[in-house]
Amino acid sequence: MGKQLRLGAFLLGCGHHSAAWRHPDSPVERLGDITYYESLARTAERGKLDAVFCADGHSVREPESGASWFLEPITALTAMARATEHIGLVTTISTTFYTPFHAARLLASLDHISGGRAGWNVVTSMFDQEARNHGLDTMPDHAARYERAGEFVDVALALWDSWSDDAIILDRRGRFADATKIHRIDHEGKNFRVDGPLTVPRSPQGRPVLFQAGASEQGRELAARRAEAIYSVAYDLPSAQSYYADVKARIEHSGRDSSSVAVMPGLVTYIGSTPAEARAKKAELDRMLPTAQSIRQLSLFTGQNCETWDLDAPVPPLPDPELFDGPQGRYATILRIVEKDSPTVRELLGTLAAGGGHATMIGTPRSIADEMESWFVNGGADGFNLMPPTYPHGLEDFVDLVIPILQARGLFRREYEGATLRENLLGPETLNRSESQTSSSMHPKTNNTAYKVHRHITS
Ligand SMILES: Cc1cc2nc3c(=O)[nH]c(=O)nc-3n(CC(O)[C@H](O)[C@H](O)COP(=O)(O)O)c2cc1C
Repeated sequence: MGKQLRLGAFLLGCGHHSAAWRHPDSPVERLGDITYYESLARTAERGKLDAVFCADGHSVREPESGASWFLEPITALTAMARATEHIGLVTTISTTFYTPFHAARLLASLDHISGGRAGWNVVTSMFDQEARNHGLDTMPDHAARYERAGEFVDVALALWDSWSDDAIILDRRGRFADATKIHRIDHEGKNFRVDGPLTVPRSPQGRPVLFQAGASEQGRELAARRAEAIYSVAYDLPSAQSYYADVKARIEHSGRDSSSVAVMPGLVTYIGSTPAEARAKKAELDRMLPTAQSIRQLSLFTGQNCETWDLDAPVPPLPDPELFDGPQGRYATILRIVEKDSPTVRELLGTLAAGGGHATMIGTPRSIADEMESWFVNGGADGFNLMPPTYPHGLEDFVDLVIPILQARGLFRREYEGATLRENLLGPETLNRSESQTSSSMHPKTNNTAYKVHRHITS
């Protein structure tokens, strides 16, 4: 069996198209109902996906346009753990708003509860509105956020290693645990002071699987040093290839094996029995967008007055990026979408409203499997973070129609290979890390870090 795709489902409200909740069939009334998320996780598990993934944010934005957030993700994933048996459960935790002790404890608990299926999407958060819910006036600047994130992850890793694999004895004559196998970490750094050990004994994976999704220089460096899987953003294959090559080179440069880190770009799919049916699914959602608001946003993103544009005519020619002084990343994405797809204005708004610059594949199950395969074999992706425009239907279509084609081509598993998320995502030969392995393979530069990490034995 050759190399296989890694696939996760990015769970988000009624789907990734921002108008999905307005569709007459949408599950919008169930956003606070845990059985909704449990059934999505079961559908993803029926498709043998590696994981379900929950994003997270700490502020309410534009409540009239849809729910920003609803259930707290670790709480929801804990329920999903009880409703499933094999699938990984990846939560987002912000290194800006949590402390490493809290985060390590929550994740170790999720790993115990799920029998070794927990993952952590390490993010630094973005918005001042979020900062203002946590005692800050504004977000710390980008460099400070990433400096804290790097130290935060190192402390969490040390806390997970503070109990050896064989620390628990459970001898009813009077020895619950072997104190010589439970270590303080005595961390003193710029951002954190943590004695340890963790209050949660070592979990099935030892360390939950680390995911990272930062696109900046510092984000890529953190991913290169620590991530076991990376959520990336690319609209087309050339930009996916350029990100993939860059981040794999950085991983090698930091002394790790880049083939053991899965790069998973986001993927929005519209699936129909004919190309026309697939396009009609997108058009139906695009028509539900509140156009006045989306056009105002597009004017900001392009530096043009878009109010006079005909919604159903092709997007007019746009100026070169050098002549645009707004946010460059978003503008570059718009130029790529226009160049690749020649959309109408309404179609462009719809593409931006679903995933906003993530790969968008519209077609039959076969044509979508072909495109995915082409990204996979041409160095654009090791797998995908699926972002169905609608839940549950978009995920059901993918699982029922696209997965069997990928399986028939030998590109995707028919059964889970291992018991833990790490074994399934990174290969059954991947061991769940124990302390002795971490000192050489995961901490090549431990002694050079800027802060002190001592190990003491509690007695
Ligand atoms: C697929 C994906 C999911 C993300 N999920 C979150 C999230 O849930 N919460 C968050 O604050 N940031 C999220 N981000 C953003 C970041 O991981 C990162 O913090 C942000 O992009 C700023 O870092 P950068 O400047 O390195 O890009 C996500 C990004 C991607 C690509």
